Amino acid sequence: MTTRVRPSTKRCAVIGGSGFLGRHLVEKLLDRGYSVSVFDIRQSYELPGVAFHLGDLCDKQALLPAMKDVSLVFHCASPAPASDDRGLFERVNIQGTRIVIQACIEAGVQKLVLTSSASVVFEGTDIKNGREDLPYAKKPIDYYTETKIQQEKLVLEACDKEKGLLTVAIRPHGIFGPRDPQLVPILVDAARRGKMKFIIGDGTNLVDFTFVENVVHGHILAAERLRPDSPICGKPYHITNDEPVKFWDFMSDVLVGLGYAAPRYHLPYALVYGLALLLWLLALILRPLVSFKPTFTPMRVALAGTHHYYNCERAKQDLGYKPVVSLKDGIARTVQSYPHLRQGA
Ligand SMILES: NC(=O)C1=CN([C@@H]2O[C@H](COP(=O)(O)OP(=O)(O)OC[C@H]3O[C@@H](n4cnc5c(N)ncnc54)[C@H](O)[C@@H]3O)[C@@H](O)[C@H]2O)C=CC1
Ligand SMILES: CC(C)=CCC[C@@H](C)[C@H]1CC[C@H]2C3=C(CC[C@]12C)[C@@]1(C)CCC(=O)C[C@@H]1CC3
Repeated sequence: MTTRVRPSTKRCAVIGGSGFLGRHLVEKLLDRGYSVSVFDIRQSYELPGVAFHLGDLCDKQALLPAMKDVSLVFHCASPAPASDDRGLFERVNIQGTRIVIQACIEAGVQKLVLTSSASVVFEGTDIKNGREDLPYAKKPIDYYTETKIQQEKLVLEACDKEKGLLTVAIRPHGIFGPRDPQLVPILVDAARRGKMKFIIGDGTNLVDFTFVENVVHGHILAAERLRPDSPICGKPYHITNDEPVKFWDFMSDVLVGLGYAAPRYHLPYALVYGLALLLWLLALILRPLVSFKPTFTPMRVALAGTHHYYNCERAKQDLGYKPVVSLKDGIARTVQSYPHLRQGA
């Protein structure tokens, strides 16, 4: 008779664990007594108690050793939204996620928690207090969003109590915090090049920005509540700071905190969007001859000039979620963590 050894419930793997969110997740999991394997195409740090497995998640044979004796997998790997490479997004977010699911089933993993995105319902127009039952975007604003939609569908459809794999998707929005490679560095770069003088639109549009530790908290709650009899199986959950803020107030707080001037002059939304569209088309046409990446893309202009904030009541009810760090404290901790990006540094 063969006895199947049940993997320890405190052993988990984080795919994308070298990234911004992934590393914060790994640190919190260690704090909570989990032992952690990281799977990533790169190793960005070392930590006692963390086993790194380097490889591409599209390669099942490379993935399987990272899932050995693991009961819980977090999948938070994705190419960066700015890469704008359709082939790469399709390969990693869609085909790669299929492979992650197959590997989980083969390795006997019981729970898979996906980092999805609240943007899966965003089409570039206002979303106010959006709930999880909003339909997926029919016209996603970019390839990143298009493939995040397919990825989420794949993971949620893979939830199968009979086969023994339970899945759930966390949809964060506007993650920020120490070590974020995108939001603050892009913003500071724009400020240093004199491009942060303008407010797109009237500046009153509300947006969710979510401190990274709240996102981590949502992931861990979901993982720990994911059981065959729980209502969360196969569902998506918005995780935000639950404090929608004016997009341009948030930008100003970060910029002023780092010693830069806040944007002051208003530009009409339609004009900037039209210009961004023209630039994007120009970049596409000229791609064979010259390569240039405009700072303001149609996607960024849409994010900067519309309302997009989400309701996280479902996470509160089903997961017992409540943000653990307020927006004010999150901004202060973020600003402090970037001394090298301060004005004059
Ligand atoms: N940063 C944000 O504001 C938001 C992020 N998300 C999602 O959160 C997740 C984590 O995002 P971040 O930490 O911001 O990104 P990140 O770029 O810092 O981390 C992603 C990690 O995935 C790894 N990776 C990429 N392709 C891989 C592959 N083929 N095989 C193995 N590893 C691979 C990268 O090396 C990187 O370490 C992503 O799924 C993203 O879509 C969702 C909503 C908002
Ligand atoms: C809420 C949310 C999803 C935020 C995360 C995305 C951010 C990384 C970008 C979204 C809008 C971007 C943006 C700029 C910088 C990066 C973002 C904050 C600019 C301020 C860059 C300089 C400009 O010319 C205007 C851009 C507006 C939008």
